[in-house]
Amino acid sequence: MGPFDKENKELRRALHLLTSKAERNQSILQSFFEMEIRLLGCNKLDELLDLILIEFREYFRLTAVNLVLFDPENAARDLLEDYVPPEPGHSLRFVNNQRLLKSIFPTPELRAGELSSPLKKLAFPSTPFVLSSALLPLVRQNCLIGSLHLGSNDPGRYSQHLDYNYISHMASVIAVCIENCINQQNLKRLSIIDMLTKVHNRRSFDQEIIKELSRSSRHQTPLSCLFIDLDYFKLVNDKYGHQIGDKVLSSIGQLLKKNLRKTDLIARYGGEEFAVLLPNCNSEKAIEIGNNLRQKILQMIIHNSDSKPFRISASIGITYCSSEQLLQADLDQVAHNILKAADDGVYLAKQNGRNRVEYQPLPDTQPRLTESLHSA
Ligand SMILES: Nc1nc2c(ncn2[C@@H]2O[C@H](COP(=O)(O)OP(=O)(O)OP(=O)(O)O)[C@@H](O)[C@H]2O)c(=O)[nH]1
Repeated sequence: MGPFDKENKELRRALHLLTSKAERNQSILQSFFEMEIRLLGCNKLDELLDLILIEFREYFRLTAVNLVLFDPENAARDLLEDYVPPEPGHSLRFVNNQRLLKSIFPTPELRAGELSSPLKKLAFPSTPFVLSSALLPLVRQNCLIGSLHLGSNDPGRYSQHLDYNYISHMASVIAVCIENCINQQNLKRLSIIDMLTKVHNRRSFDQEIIKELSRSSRHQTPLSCLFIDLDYFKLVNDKYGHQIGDKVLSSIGQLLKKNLRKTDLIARYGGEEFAVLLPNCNSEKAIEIGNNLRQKILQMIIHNSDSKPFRISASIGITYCSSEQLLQADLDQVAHNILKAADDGVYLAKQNGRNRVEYQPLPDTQPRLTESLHSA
């Protein structure tokens, strides 16, 4: 074997190594690129979080993925009411101030490598098997909006001596995506949700009732409607002040959400009046639900500004629309009749002494129920 043969053999080996490395880099780059497209394709915060907290783990072969979000006004938490993260309270945490973020990032720069024990507790509070990690600051407009922690049980996976341009780039994309999802969803939410009570506003209810009626008509299912009007609410404002009045309204919103199904539509229909649509619910069940809510409201203890407890009651009007009544009916007219009948029910309940439930049939459709349905 001549000297050229030997040199060529070495060159070929070096070339093979370089080609393999280039191919590996290309494949890593491709996987980042594909993930970036998926991140940018997320329209909703819960989808985005599932992608980051669940899919990242498998896709990038990680031991743990933790995310901390700076959420001083509960904007993200409000949007994620029903979201359950993979490890509640650990994989996803919300902070109201910058303390935790500043402890992790004295300067807002990526930190890679082995973690000190205190830093590990901050970044991965529930995963002891992380031996190396990349901690990514999520920055928007010079503000730390969060922190993403990628952890591996391989001590050599992340090192402070390696270059992490791609991961840093992905962190920027994630920060933009999180901010976009929150802003877009919040904008939509602002237009349909009453901010004091966190239930739908009247405009949204008026739109949704038509959709719900058309759904019930298609599926041939009945539908009930409740109007809930707080009793002597003016007195609450006069006696305890407007702020306590607001607190009562907000607590009623929470109470309704807690005690009704996810599929029920709850709205603040007027100042101290709430409307509830109960899809696929007959009149007997609606009356039972109405009485249950009336009792729950009566049992609710509210504290005034001197921490003195007081209670409030509600008058509830109920109406019901059978699937037959929906057949070939003008839905706008049915909606109008439903709202009117439920409102008449409230009027009757007020007339009959308040803290009552009264049923009112839809006009010209059902025999009027004269019996009072109040139960103390
Ligand atoms: N704190 C607070 N009060 C409100 C809000 N919207 C309406 N109100 C008050 O709700 C009260 C409603 O009073 P009324 O319509 O007289 O009814 P009521 O005192 O509940 O009496 P009845 O319905 O007859 O039992 C008024 O004092 C309004 O100012 C609100 O957003 N916050």
